[in-house]
Amino acid sequence: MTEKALRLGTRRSKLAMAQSGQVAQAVRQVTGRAVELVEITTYGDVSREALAQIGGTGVFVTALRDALLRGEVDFAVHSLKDLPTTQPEELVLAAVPVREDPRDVIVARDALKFTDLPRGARIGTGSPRRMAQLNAYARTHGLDIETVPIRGNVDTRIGYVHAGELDAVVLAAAGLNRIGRIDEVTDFLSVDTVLPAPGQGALAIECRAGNTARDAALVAALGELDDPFTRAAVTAERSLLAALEAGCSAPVGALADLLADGQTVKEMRLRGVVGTTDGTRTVQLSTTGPVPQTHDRATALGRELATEMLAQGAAGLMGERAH
Ligand SMILES: NCc1[nH]cc(CCC(=O)O)c1CC(=O)O
Repeated sequence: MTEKALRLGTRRSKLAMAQSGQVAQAVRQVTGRAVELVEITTYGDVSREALAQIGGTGVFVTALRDALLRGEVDFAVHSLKDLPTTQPEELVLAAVPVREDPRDVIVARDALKFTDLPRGARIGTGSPRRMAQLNAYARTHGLDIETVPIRGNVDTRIGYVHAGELDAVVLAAAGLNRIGRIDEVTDFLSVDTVLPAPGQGALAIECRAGNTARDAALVAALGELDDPFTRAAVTAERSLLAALEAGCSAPVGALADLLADGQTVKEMRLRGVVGTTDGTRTVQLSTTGPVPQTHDRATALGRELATEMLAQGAAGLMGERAH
């Protein structure tokens, strides 16, 4: 008997289709099986206004997860940074593939770099995390910029710059890479200036936990695409976010990376930041330890840093909690 094609549930957006398409190709390679994309349309895809009302990007994740639980699709691909830190027990992150460039970037008019933006420049971002860190940098380095809240997909956001409405917009390098628009970046922001969102640049491949033999076989097969270092890093970053009791729209940046001595990986460093969106107050800390070899160790690393950040007043800088 020939096996049926694996069904990959995906949103219809350009970014979702691009990353699902790339993962589908990798899954065909490791499993030797056919993979078909099944488009899941949500209310949030149809109406932009509806999106804010029905609770932000979490609705997309929920729609894909519902399709998984109903057995309509076999697996789904999410941007890890959009995934809530709570994991439904019927589902499992079967793989976290190698992370792409985690940095934020700007797309500015006239090929401008961030630090060359003129006085009064208007820089668009809907992210409290990006606002907080850009404004903090501007304050301490004598830059005079105004962060302007914007919404919309990548095309819409870059459109504000081409239309002359904004001097620059901030986006994630990984998203632009995946949709083939990385050439439009005018400046890659150092992570010393702007720490990315927890999980930024990484994907999560989610499927049903192995309650049936078929599901268990799929969990194992998708596991081939897992990168243990990326998984340890994003587990620590997301644990930090969870321990701060912050959601994906909170002004929290986090990045775990490996410190190497030549070719030998020595330790993992985890950096975290929380700040008010006006950039007046930030708590930024870092910790370094052995590369966590288990999920529990990676989780502990994030929790420990969060405890230190909370002791320095991080909770007071986060404003309203996102749930
Ligand atoms: N919040 C939207 C979002 N979710 C995932 C990405 C792409 C980057 C990634 O996968 O980490 C983006 C776009 C952006 O922030 O520019």
